[in-house]
Amino acid sequence: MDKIIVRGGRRLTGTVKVEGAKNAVLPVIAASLLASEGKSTIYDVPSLADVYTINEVLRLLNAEVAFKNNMIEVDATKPLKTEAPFEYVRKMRASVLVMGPLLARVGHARVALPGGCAIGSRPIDQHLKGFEAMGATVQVGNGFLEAKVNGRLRGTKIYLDFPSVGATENIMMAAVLAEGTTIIENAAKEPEIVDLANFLNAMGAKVRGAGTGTIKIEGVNKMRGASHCVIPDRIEAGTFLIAAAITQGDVIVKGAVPEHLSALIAKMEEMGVRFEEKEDGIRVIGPEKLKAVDIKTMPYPGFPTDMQSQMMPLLLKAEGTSVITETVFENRFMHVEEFRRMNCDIKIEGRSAIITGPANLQGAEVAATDLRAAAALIIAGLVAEGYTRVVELHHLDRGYYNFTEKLASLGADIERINEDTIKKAADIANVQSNLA
Ligand SMILES: CC(=O)N[C@H]1[C@@H](OP(=O)(O)OP(=O)(O)OC[C@H]2O[C@@H](n3ccc(=O)[nH]c3=O)[C@H](O)[C@@H]2O)O[C@H](CO)[C@@H](O)[C@@H]1O
Ligand SMILES: C=C(OP(=O)(O)O)C(=O)O
Repeated sequence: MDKIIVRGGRRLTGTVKVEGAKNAVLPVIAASLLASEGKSTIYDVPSLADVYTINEVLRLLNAEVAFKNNMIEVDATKPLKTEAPFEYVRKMRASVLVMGPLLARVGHARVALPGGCAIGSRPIDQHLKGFEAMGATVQVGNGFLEAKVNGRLRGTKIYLDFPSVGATENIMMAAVLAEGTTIIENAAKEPEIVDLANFLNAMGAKVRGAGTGTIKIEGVNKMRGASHCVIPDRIEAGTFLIAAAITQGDVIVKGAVPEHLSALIAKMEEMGVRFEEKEDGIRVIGPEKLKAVDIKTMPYPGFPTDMQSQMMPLLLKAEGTSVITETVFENRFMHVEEFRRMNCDIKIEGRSAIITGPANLQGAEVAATDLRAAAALIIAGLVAEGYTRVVELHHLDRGYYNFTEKLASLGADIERINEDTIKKAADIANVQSNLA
Protein backbone atom coordinates (compact mmCIF):
# COMPACT_ATOMS: atom_id res chain seq x y z
CA MET A 1 0.00 0.00 0.00
CA ASP A 2 1.34 3.45 -0.93
CA LYS A 3 1.64 6.22 1.62
CA ILE A 4 2.51 9.89 1.31
CA ILE A 5 4.62 11.32 4.12
CA VAL A 6 4.75 15.07 4.40
CA ARG A 7 6.59 17.16 6.98
CA GLY A 8 5.12 20.58 7.56
CA GLY A 9 6.92 23.91 7.63
CA ARG A 10 8.32 24.50 4.15
CA ARG A 11 7.33 27.53 2.10
CA LEU A 12 6.42 26.69 -1.52
CA THR A 13 8.13 28.68 -4.28
CA GLY A 14 8.69 28.26 -8.01
CA THR A 15 6.57 27.22 -10.96
CA VAL A 16 4.26 24.26 -11.40
CA LYS A 17 2.40 23.23 -14.55
CA VAL A 18 -1.12 21.82 -14.57
CA GLU A 19 -2.26 18.87 -16.70
CA GLY A 20 -5.23 18.66 -19.05
CA ALA A 21 -8.53 18.53 -17.15
CA LYS A 22 -9.75 15.13 -15.95
CA ASN A 23 -13.37 16.26 -16.04
CA ALA A 24 -13.02 17.52 -19.60
CA VAL A 25 -11.10 14.61 -21.06
CA LEU A 26 -13.44 11.86 -19.78
CA PRO A 27 -16.52 13.10 -21.71
CA VAL A 28 -14.35 13.92 -24.72
CA ILE A 29 -13.03 10.34 -24.82
CA ALA A 30 -16.60 9.03 -24.47
CA ALA A 31 -17.70 11.35 -27.31
CA SER A 32 -15.09 9.86 -29.64
CA LEU A 33 -17.42 6.81 -29.80
CA LEU A 34 -19.73 8.91 -31.97
CA ALA A 35 -17.36 8.89 -34.96
CA SER A 36 -18.35 6.26 -37.49
CA GLU A 37 -15.63 7.59 -39.84
CA GLY A 38 -12.01 8.54 -39.11
CA LYS A 39 -9.91 8.55 -35.96
CA SER A 40 -10.02 11.10 -33.15
CA THR A 41 -6.81 12.49 -31.70
CA ILE A 42 -6.95 14.04 -28.25
CA TYR A 43 -4.01 16.07 -26.91
CA ASP A 44 -2.98 17.14 -23.39
CA VAL A 45 -4.47 14.01 -21.89
CA PRO A 46 -3.40 13.55 -18.24
CA SER A 47 -1.98 10.20 -17.18
CA LEU A 48 -4.61 9.43 -14.56
CA ALA A 49 -6.25 6.26 -13.29
CA ASP A 50 -9.65 7.55 -14.53
CA VAL A 51 -8.28 7.99 -18.06
CA TYR A 52 -7.00 4.39 -18.05
CA THR A 53 -10.43 3.26 -16.83
CA ILE A 54 -12.40 5.03 -19.58
CA ASN A 55 -9.90 3.76 -22.18
CA GLU A 56 -10.60 0.21 -20.98
CA VAL A 57 -14.34 0.81 -21.23
CA LEU A 58 -13.93 2.00 -24.83
CA ARG A 59 -11.84 -1.07 -25.68
CA LEU A 60 -14.58 -3.32 -24.24
CA LEU A 61 -16.99 -1.51 -26.53
CA ASN A 62 -14.78 -2.52 -29.50
CA ALA A 63 -13.04 0.81 -30.07
CA GLU A 64 -9.27 0.89 -30.62
CA VAL A 65 -7.54 3.19 -28.17
CA ALA A 66 -3.83 4.10 -28.15
CA PHE A 67 -2.48 6.31 -25.33
CA LYS A 68 1.08 7.62 -25.50
CA ASN A 69 2.84 10.85 -24.51
CA ASN A 70 -0.33 12.62 -23.34
CA MET A 71 -2.07 11.88 -26.63
CA ILE A 72 -4.94 9.48 -27.24
CA GLU A 73 -6.02 8.12 -30.58
CA VAL A 74 -9.44 6.52 -30.79
CA ASP A 75 -10.74 4.53 -33.72
CA ALA A 76 -14.41 3.74 -33.13
CA THR A 77 -15.28 2.86 -36.70
CA LYS A 78 -15.80 -0.89 -36.17
CA PRO A 79 -19.27 -2.10 -35.07
CA LEU A 80 -19.60 -1.18 -31.37
CA LYS A 81 -20.57 -3.38 -28.45
CA THR A 82 -22.96 -1.77 -26.01
CA GLU A 83 -22.31 -3.02 -22.48
CA ALA A 84 -20.25 -1.30 -19.73
CA PRO A 85 -19.83 -3.71 -16.78
CA PHE A 86 -19.97 -2.94 -13.04
CA GLU A 87 -16.22 -3.50 -12.60
CA TYR A 88 -15.54 -0.27 -14.50
CA VAL A 89 -18.58 1.81 -13.57
CA ARG A 90 -17.86 1.09 -9.88
CA LYS A 91 -14.29 2.40 -10.28
CA MET A 92 -15.42 5.54 -12.03
CA ARG A 93 -18.94 6.93 -12.30
CA ALA A 94 -18.05 8.88 -15.44
CA SER A 95 -18.29 5.50 -17.25
CA VAL A 96 -22.04 6.28 -17.56
CA LEU A 97 -21.03 8.92 -20.13
CA VAL A 98 -20.77 6.20 -22.79
CA MET A 99 -24.57 5.85 -22.63
CA GLY A 100 -25.42 8.95 -24.68
CA PRO A 101 -22.95 8.20 -27.52
CA LEU A 102 -23.97 4.50 -27.68
CA LEU A 103 -27.68 5.31 -27.79
CA ALA A 104 -27.10 7.90 -30.51
CA ARG A 105 -24.89 5.72 -32.65
CA VAL A 106 -26.17 2.16 -32.09
CA GLY A 107 -29.58 2.69 -30.46
CA HIS A 108 -28.69 0.59 -27.43
CA ALA A 109 -26.68 0.94 -24.21
CA ARG A 110 -26.46 -1.34 -21.18
CA VAL A 111 -24.49 0.17 -18.32
CA ALA A 112 -24.12 -1.13 -14.75
CA LEU A 113 -25.99 0.99 -12.20
CA PRO A 114 -23.40 3.36 -10.73
CA GLY A 115 -24.73 3.21 -7.14
CA GLY A 116 -23.71 5.61 -4.36
CA CYS A 117 -20.25 6.83 -3.50
CA ALA A 118 -18.30 8.59 -0.78
CA ILE A 119 -19.73 12.02 -1.60
CA GLY A 120 -23.42 11.12 -1.80
CA SER A 121 -26.02 8.98 -3.53
CA ARG A 122 -25.51 10.63 -6.96
CA PRO A 123 -28.59 9.51 -8.92
CA ILE A 124 -28.63 9.75 -12.75
CA ASP A 125 -32.35 10.32 -13.17
CA GLN A 126 -31.78 13.53 -15.17
CA HIS A 127 -29.64 11.69 -17.75
CA LEU A 128 -32.38 9.07 -18.14
CA LYS A 129 -35.15 11.66 -18.28
CA GLY A 130 -33.32 13.24 -21.24
CA PHE A 131 -32.93 9.92 -23.09
CA GLU A 132 -36.60 9.09 -22.55
CA ALA A 133 -37.72 12.51 -23.77
CA MET A 134 -35.76 11.80 -26.97
CA GLY A 135 -37.72 8.58 -27.53
CA ALA A 136 -35.60 5.94 -25.78
CA THR A 137 -37.06 3.35 -23.43
CA VAL A 138 -35.11 2.87 -20.24
CA GLN A 139 -35.27 -0.21 -18.03
CA VAL A 140 -33.52 -1.13 -14.82
CA GLY A 141 -32.85 -4.76 -13.90
CA ASN A 142 -30.16 -7.10 -12.59
CA GLY A 143 -28.00 -4.16 -11.58
CA PHE A 144 -28.01 -2.68 -15.07
CA LEU A 145 -29.58 0.28 -16.81
CA GLU A 146 -30.65 -0.47 -20.33
CA ALA A 147 -31.70 2.15 -22.86
CA LYS A 148 -32.99 1.38 -26.35
CA VAL A 149 -34.40 3.25 -29.29
CA ASN A 150 -35.81 2.01 -32.58
CA GLY A 151 -34.16 4.06 -35.30
CA ARG A 152 -32.90 7.54 -34.37
CA LEU A 153 -33.45 9.53 -31.21
CA ARG A 154 -35.74 12.54 -31.71
CA GLY A 155 -34.79 16.10 -30.84
CA THR A 156 -36.94 17.73 -28.16
CA LYS A 157 -36.89 20.27 -25.31
CA ILE A 158 -35.44 19.00 -22.02
CA TYR A 159 -35.51 20.99 -18.80
CA LEU A 160 -33.03 19.74 -16.19
CA ASP A 161 -34.24 19.97 -12.58
CA PHE A 162 -30.65 20.78 -11.60
CA PRO A 163 -27.82 21.92 -13.92
CA SER A 164 -26.13 18.51 -13.75
CA VAL A 165 -22.77 18.36 -15.49
CA GLY A 166 -23.02 14.68 -16.40
CA ALA A 167 -26.65 14.89 -17.58
CA THR A 168 -25.88 17.92 -19.77
CA GLU A 169 -22.92 16.05 -21.32
CA ASN A 170 -24.75 12.75 -21.82
CA ILE A 171 -27.81 14.45 -23.37
CA MET A 172 -25.62 16.64 -25.61
CA MET A 173 -23.80 13.53 -26.88
CA ALA A 174 -27.08 11.68 -27.46
CA ALA A 175 -28.62 14.67 -29.26
CA VAL A 176 -25.88 15.29 -31.84
CA LEU A 177 -27.10 12.40 -34.03
CA ALA A 178 -30.82 12.81 -33.23
CA GLU A 179 -33.46 13.75 -35.77
CA GLY A 180 -34.28 17.46 -35.37
CA THR A 181 -33.28 19.93 -32.70
CA THR A 182 -32.76 19.33 -28.99
CA ILE A 183 -32.84 22.18 -26.50
CA ILE A 184 -31.40 21.61 -23.03
CA GLU A 185 -32.71 24.15 -20.53
CA ASN A 186 -31.11 24.79 -17.14
CA ALA A 187 -27.98 23.19 -18.62
CA ALA A 188 -24.70 23.12 -16.71
CA LYS A 189 -22.32 25.96 -17.68
CA GLU A 190 -18.98 24.48 -16.60
CA PRO A 191 -15.91 25.07 -18.84
CA GLU A 192 -15.82 21.29 -19.38
CA ILE A 193 -19.23 21.52 -21.12
CA VAL A 194 -17.83 24.14 -23.52
CA ASP A 195 -14.79 21.94 -24.16
CA LEU A 196 -17.00 18.97 -25.00
CA ALA A 197 -19.17 21.11 -27.31
CA ASN A 198 -16.03 22.31 -29.13
CA PHE A 199 -14.93 18.71 -29.69
CA LEU A 200 -18.41 17.65 -30.84
CA ASN A 201 -18.54 20.56 -33.29
CA ALA A 202 -15.10 19.62 -34.63
CA MET A 203 -16.56 16.14 -35.25
CA GLY A 204 -19.35 17.66 -37.35
CA ALA A 205 -22.03 18.34 -34.73
CA LYS A 206 -24.08 21.54 -34.51
CA VAL A 207 -24.05 22.57 -30.85
CA ARG A 208 -24.73 26.19 -29.88
CA GLY A 209 -24.95 27.93 -26.52
CA ALA A 210 -22.61 25.71 -24.49
CA GLY A 211 -21.49 27.68 -21.44
CA THR A 212 -24.96 29.25 -21.08
CA GLY A 213 -28.08 27.81 -19.45
CA THR A 214 -29.64 26.93 -22.83
CA ILE A 215 -27.90 24.61 -25.26
CA LYS A 216 -29.29 23.99 -28.76
CA ILE A 217 -28.25 20.90 -30.68
CA GLU A 218 -29.30 20.44 -34.27
CA GLY A 219 -28.96 16.74 -35.09
CA VAL A 220 -26.67 15.65 -37.96
CA ASN A 221 -26.52 12.35 -39.86
CA LYS A 222 -22.91 11.43 -39.25
CA MET A 223 -19.94 12.30 -37.03
CA ARG A 224 -16.30 11.86 -37.98
CA GLY A 225 -13.14 11.69 -35.90
CA ALA A 226 -11.49 15.02 -35.04
CA SER A 227 -8.48 16.48 -33.22
CA HIS A 228 -8.87 18.23 -29.91
CA CYS A 229 -6.71 19.80 -27.21
CA VAL A 230 -8.16 19.41 -23.70
CA ILE A 231 -8.50 22.51 -21.47
CA PRO A 232 -6.21 22.86 -18.42
CA ASP A 233 -7.44 21.33 -15.17
CA ARG A 234 -8.98 24.17 -13.12
CA ILE A 235 -9.32 21.95 -10.05
CA GLU A 236 -5.68 20.87 -10.11
CA ALA A 237 -4.73 24.53 -10.65
CA GLY A 238 -6.90 25.63 -7.72
CA THR A 239 -5.37 22.93 -5.54
CA PHE A 240 -1.87 24.35 -6.17
CA LEU A 241 -3.09 27.93 -5.57
CA ILE A 242 -4.25 26.84 -2.11
CA ALA A 243 -1.14 24.77 -1.39
CA ALA A 244 1.05 27.78 -2.20
CA ALA A 245 -1.10 30.26 -0.23
CA ILE A 246 -1.27 28.16 2.94
CA THR A 247 2.55 27.97 3.13
CA GLN A 248 2.90 31.77 2.64
CA GLY A 249 4.51 30.78 -0.62
CA ASP A 250 5.06 32.50 -3.96
CA VAL A 251 4.22 30.21 -6.87
CA ILE A 252 3.30 30.51 -10.54
CA VAL A 253 0.68 27.98 -11.56
CA LYS A 254 1.29 27.57 -15.28
CA GLY A 255 -1.69 26.79 -17.45
CA ALA A 256 -4.22 28.06 -14.88
CA VAL A 257 -7.01 30.00 -16.63
CA PRO A 258 -8.13 32.95 -14.41
CA GLU A 259 -11.73 33.03 -15.79
CA HIS A 260 -12.20 29.36 -14.88
CA LEU A 261 -11.13 30.08 -11.31
CA SER A 262 -12.86 33.38 -10.55
CA ALA A 263 -15.03 32.14 -7.63
CA LEU A 264 -12.03 30.54 -5.91
CA ILE A 265 -9.75 33.53 -6.53
CA ALA A 266 -12.39 35.98 -5.23
CA LYS A 267 -12.73 34.01 -1.97
CA MET A 268 -8.98 33.64 -1.53
CA GLU A 269 -8.54 37.40 -2.15
CA GLU A 270 -11.11 38.06 0.59
CA MET A 271 -8.89 35.95 2.84
CA GLY A 272 -5.87 38.14 2.05
CA VAL A 273 -4.16 36.07 -0.66
CA ARG A 274 -2.66 38.06 -3.55
CA PHE A 275 -2.79 37.04 -7.23
CA GLU A 276 -1.17 38.28 -10.43
CA GLU A 277 -2.24 37.24 -13.91
CA LYS A 278 0.72 36.03 -15.93
CA GLU A 279 0.95 35.37 -19.66
CA ASP A 280 0.40 31.65 -19.23
CA GLY A 281 -0.86 31.25 -15.70
CA ILE A 282 -1.44 32.78 -12.29
CA ARG A 283 1.05 33.91 -9.64
CA VAL A 284 -0.13 33.43 -6.06
CA ILE A 285 1.41 35.01 -2.98
CA GLY A 286 0.33 33.77 0.44
CA PRO A 287 -0.05 36.31 3.26
CA GLU A 288 1.24 35.98 6.82
CA LYS A 289 -2.30 36.15 8.21
CA LEU A 290 -5.45 34.77 6.63
CA LYS A 291 -9.00 36.06 7.26
CA ALA A 292 -12.00 33.79 7.82
CA VAL A 293 -14.66 33.69 5.05
CA ASP A 294 -17.91 31.85 4.33
CA ILE A 295 -18.25 29.64 1.26
CA LYS A 296 -21.23 28.07 -0.45
CA THR A 297 -20.64 25.52 -3.19
CA MET A 298 -22.75 26.06 -6.32
CA PRO A 299 -22.83 24.98 -9.96
CA TYR A 300 -20.44 26.98 -12.20
CA PRO A 301 -19.77 29.93 -12.12
CA GLY A 302 -20.34 29.48 -8.37
CA PHE A 303 -17.77 28.11 -5.96
CA PRO A 304 -16.88 24.56 -7.12
CA THR A 305 -17.70 21.65 -4.86
CA ASP A 306 -14.47 20.03 -6.12
CA MET A 307 -12.49 22.78 -4.31
CA GLN A 308 -14.39 22.61 -1.04
CA SER A 309 -12.19 20.03 0.74
CA GLN A 310 -8.95 21.80 -0.23
CA MET A 311 -10.32 25.10 1.18
CA MET A 312 -10.80 23.48 4.57
CA PRO A 313 -7.11 23.54 5.63
CA LEU A 314 -6.78 27.13 4.38
CA LEU A 315 -9.78 28.16 6.48
CA LEU A 316 -8.36 26.22 9.44
CA LYS A 317 -5.32 28.51 9.30
CA ALA A 318 -7.48 31.68 9.10
CA GLU A 319 -8.31 33.80 12.13
CA GLY A 320 -11.98 33.53 13.12
CA THR A 321 -14.94 31.38 12.20
CA SER A 322 -15.63 30.29 8.62
CA VAL A 323 -18.61 28.35 7.32
CA ILE A 324 -18.56 26.05 4.30
CA THR A 325 -22.02 25.14 3.00
CA GLU A 326 -22.13 22.27 0.54
CA THR A 327 -25.20 22.54 -1.71
CA VAL A 328 -24.15 20.33 -4.66
CA PHE A 329 -23.55 16.96 -2.98
CA GLU A 330 -25.47 15.72 0.02
CA ASN A 331 -22.54 14.14 1.88
CA ARG A 332 -19.21 15.69 1.00
CA PHE A 333 -17.78 16.16 4.49
CA MET A 334 -16.34 12.67 5.06
CA HIS A 335 -12.85 14.23 5.27
CA VAL A 336 -13.80 16.21 8.40
CA GLU A 337 -13.23 13.18 10.65
CA GLU A 338 -9.73 12.86 9.20
CA PHE A 339 -9.00 16.56 9.76
CA ARG A 340 -10.06 16.11 13.39
CA ARG A 341 -7.10 13.74 13.84
CA MET A 342 -4.88 16.72 13.04
CA ASN A 343 -6.08 18.75 16.05
CA CYS A 344 -8.70 21.11 14.75
CA ASP A 345 -12.11 22.46 15.54
CA ILE A 346 -14.71 21.69 12.86
CA LYS A 347 -18.40 21.17 13.59
CA ILE A 348 -20.90 19.80 11.12
CA GLU A 349 -24.42 21.23 11.21
CA GLY A 350 -26.60 19.84 8.43
CA ARG A 351 -24.98 20.81 5.14
CA SER A 352 -22.50 23.22 6.75
CA ALA A 353 -19.06 22.82 8.30
CA ILE A 354 -18.20 25.42 10.91
CA ILE A 355 -14.46 25.94 11.10
CA THR A 356 -12.73 27.79 13.91
CA GLY A 357 -9.20 29.03 13.34
CA PRO A 358 -6.37 29.51 13.48
CA ALA A 359 -5.70 25.85 14.23
CA ASN A 360 -2.40 24.54 15.38
CA LEU A 361 -2.41 21.58 13.00
CA GLN A 362 -0.52 18.50 14.15
CA GLY A 363 0.80 15.77 11.87
CA ALA A 364 -1.11 12.48 12.10
CA GLU A 365 -1.96 9.29 10.20
CA VAL A 366 -4.97 10.05 8.02
CA ALA A 367 -6.89 8.29 5.27
CA ALA A 368 -8.15 9.92 2.09
CA THR A 369 -11.91 9.49 1.82
CA ASP A 370 -12.21 10.68 -1.80
CA LEU A 371 -10.13 12.30 -4.53
CA ARG A 372 -10.25 15.92 -3.35
CA ALA A 373 -10.02 14.93 0.33
CA ALA A 374 -6.70 13.26 -0.49
CA ALA A 375 -5.30 16.55 -1.81
CA ALA A 376 -6.81 18.48 1.13
CA LEU A 377 -5.14 16.28 3.74
CA ILE A 378 -1.77 16.61 1.99
CA ILE A 379 -2.22 20.42 1.94
CA ALA A 380 -2.93 20.34 5.69
CA GLY A 381 0.25 18.28 6.12
CA LEU A 382 2.27 21.06 4.45
CA VAL A 383 1.63 23.33 7.46
CA ALA A 384 1.17 20.79 10.26
CA GLU A 385 3.69 20.27 13.03
CA GLY A 386 5.73 17.13 12.37
CA TYR A 387 4.84 14.32 9.98
CA THR A 388 1.49 13.61 8.31
CA ARG A 389 1.00 10.21 6.71
CA VAL A 390 -1.76 9.90 4.13
CA VAL A 391 -3.07 6.52 2.95
CA GLU A 392 -5.80 5.37 0.50
CA LEU A 393 -3.94 7.07 -2.33
CA HIS A 394 -5.92 5.32 -5.08
CA HIS A 395 -8.33 8.24 -4.64
CA LEU A 396 -5.54 10.76 -5.35
CA ASP A 397 -4.38 8.85 -8.42
CA ARG A 398 -7.82 9.18 -10.00
CA GLY A 399 -7.29 12.92 -10.49
CA TYR A 400 -3.77 14.17 -9.74
CA TYR A 401 -0.72 13.26 -11.82
CA ASN A 402 2.63 13.30 -9.99
CA PHE A 403 1.17 15.32 -7.11
CA THR A 404 4.00 14.43 -4.73
CA GLU A 405 6.71 15.21 -7.29
CA LYS A 406 5.10 18.53 -8.22
CA LEU A 407 4.87 19.64 -4.55
CA ALA A 408 8.45 18.47 -3.91
CA SER A 409 9.64 20.53 -6.90
CA LEU A 410 8.14 23.60 -5.18
CA GLY A 411 10.13 22.83 -2.03
CA ALA A 412 7.72 20.69 0.02
CA ASP A 413 9.24 18.06 2.27
CA ILE A 414 7.18 15.20 0.89
CA GLU A 415 7.68 11.69 -0.40
CA ARG A 416 5.56 8.81 -1.54
CA ILE A 417 6.58 5.41 -0.37
CA ASN A 418 5.37 1.98 -1.20
CA GLU A 419 5.06 -0.19 1.88
CA ASP A 420 5.39 -3.38 -0.19
CA THR A 421 8.75 -2.12 -1.45
CA ILE A 422 9.86 -1.32 2.10
CA LYS A 423 8.68 -4.72 3.35
CA LYS A 424 10.60 -6.44 0.52
CA ALA A 425 13.74 -4.41 1.35
CA ALA A 426 13.37 -5.35 5.05
CA ASP A 427 12.93 -9.03 4.11
CA ILE A 428 16.08 -8.93 1.94
CA ALA A 429 18.01 -7.21 4.77
CA ASN A 430 16.84 -9.91 7.21
CA VAL A 431 17.88 -12.73 4.87
CA GLN A 432 21.28 -11.08 4.37
CA SER A 433 21.85 -10.62 8.11
CA ASN A 434 20.86 -14.28 8.73
CA LEU A 435 23.38 -15.38 6.08
CA ALA A 436 26.17 -13.25 7.56
C1 LIG B 1 -16.37 13.43 -14.13
C2 LIG B 1 -16.94 14.74 -13.72
O1 LIG B 1 -17.04 15.66 -14.51
N1 LIG B 1 -17.26 14.89 -12.45
C3 LIG B 1 -17.76 16.15 -11.96
C4 LIG B 1 -19.24 16.26 -12.27
O2 LIG B 1 -19.87 15.13 -11.65
P1 LIG B 1 -21.38 14.78 -12.03
O3 LIG B 1 -21.57 15.00 -13.48
O4 LIG B 1 -21.67 13.44 -11.46
O5 LIG B 1 -22.13 15.88 -11.20
P2 LIG B 1 -23.59 16.46 -11.42
O6 LIG B 1 -23.49 17.89 -11.79
O7 LIG B 1 -24.34 15.56 -12.33
O8 LIG B 1 -24.21 16.31 -9.97
C5 LIG B 1 -24.53 17.39 -9.17
C6 LIG B 1 -25.69 17.03 -8.25
O9 LIG B 1 -26.82 16.67 -9.01
C7 LIG B 1 -27.33 15.44 -8.62
N2 LIG B 1 -27.86 14.73 -9.78
C8 LIG B 1 -27.10 14.62 -10.90
C9 LIG B 1 -27.57 13.94 -12.00
C10 LIG B 1 -28.86 13.39 -11.96
O10 LIG B 1 -29.35 12.78 -12.92
N3 LIG B 1 -29.60 13.53 -10.83
C11 LIG B 1 -29.13 14.19 -9.72
O11 LIG B 1 -29.83 14.29 -8.72
C12 LIG B 1 -26.11 14.72 -8.03
O12 LIG B 1 -26.48 13.70 -7.14
C13 LIG B 1 -25.38 15.85 -7.34
O13 LIG B 1 -25.95 16.07 -6.08
O14 LIG B 1 -19.74 17.49 -11.75
C14 LIG B 1 -19.64 17.60 -10.32
C15 LIG B 1 -20.29 18.91 -9.90
O15 LIG B 1 -19.57 19.98 -10.35
C16 LIG B 1 -18.17 17.50 -9.90
O16 LIG B 1 -18.11 17.46 -8.49
C17 LIG B 1 -17.51 16.25 -10.45
O17 LIG B 1 -16.12 16.32 -10.26
C1 LIG C 1 -16.01 14.16 -7.69
C2 LIG C 1 -15.08 14.15 -8.64
O1 LIG C 1 -15.03 13.30 -9.69
P1 LIG C 1 -16.09 12.15 -10.09
O2 LIG C 1 -17.33 12.83 -10.54
O3 LIG C 1 -15.41 11.47 -11.24
O4 LIG C 1 -16.27 11.28 -8.89
C3 LIG C 1 -13.95 15.12 -8.64
O5 LIG C 1 -13.27 15.25 -9.68
O6 LIG C 1 -13.71 15.77 -7.59
